[in-house]
Amino acid sequence: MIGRLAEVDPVLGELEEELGSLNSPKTVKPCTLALIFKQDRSKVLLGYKKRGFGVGLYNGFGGKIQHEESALEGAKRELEEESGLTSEDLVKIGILYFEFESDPVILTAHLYTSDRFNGVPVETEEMRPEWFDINNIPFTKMWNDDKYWFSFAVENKPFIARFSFKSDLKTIVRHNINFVDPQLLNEVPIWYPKS
Ligand SMILES: Nc1ncnc2c1[nH]c(=O)n2[C@H]1C[C@H](O)[C@@H](COP(=O)(O)OP(=O)(O)OP(=O)(O)O)O1
Repeated sequence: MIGRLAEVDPVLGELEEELGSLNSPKTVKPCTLALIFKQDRSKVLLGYKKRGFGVGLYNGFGGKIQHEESALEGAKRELEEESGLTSEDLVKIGILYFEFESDPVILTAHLYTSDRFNGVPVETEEMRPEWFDINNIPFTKMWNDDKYWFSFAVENKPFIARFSFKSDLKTIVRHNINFVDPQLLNEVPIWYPKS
């Protein structure tokens, strides 16, 4: 639903306008990100990225949402492809917008968490899964935005955030985090029609 982000915060409203405006070069690349916890939430499963964008960093499991998929369907598929785990209990907890200097593509990560899953984590061509104690998250080996929002995902506090990176993919020049009603997370569109 276009216009909803502007109601949350003008900084998010600007982004929504840019994504919907015919005159703006900005486009969205919708992705998913899933964090899997042990049932007592004492540990989280992260994957060491072995290739591609974000190589060498620990991350949740996810990737591009395909055109025919919902965000939830994409999150389930990517989780299984990258970790070998399945989960029927993914809960949407956030939306993260990532902008990179001189890049018109805005990555949107639809963030899910679950502490119920099936299977045993397996190493894939792309990711090497590893459990981390919740009090010992390897933030220095993760994307620099993660330390700003990770605890909200752990504590189940729904949020929408926007991060602007320099082209070095490390320096965050601007960031903005808003706690939201969980229902809003499902109302924000995955694709923004140019109008
Ligand atoms: N925390 C954080 N900050 C900034 N950018 C990201 C993150 N986590 C992320 O996953 N990302 C970015 C990096 C990627 O563009 C996407 C997801 O990456 P990847 O798993 O390689 O997926 P894609 O290559 O885009 O798609 P698939 O090929 O896996 O479908 O989000």
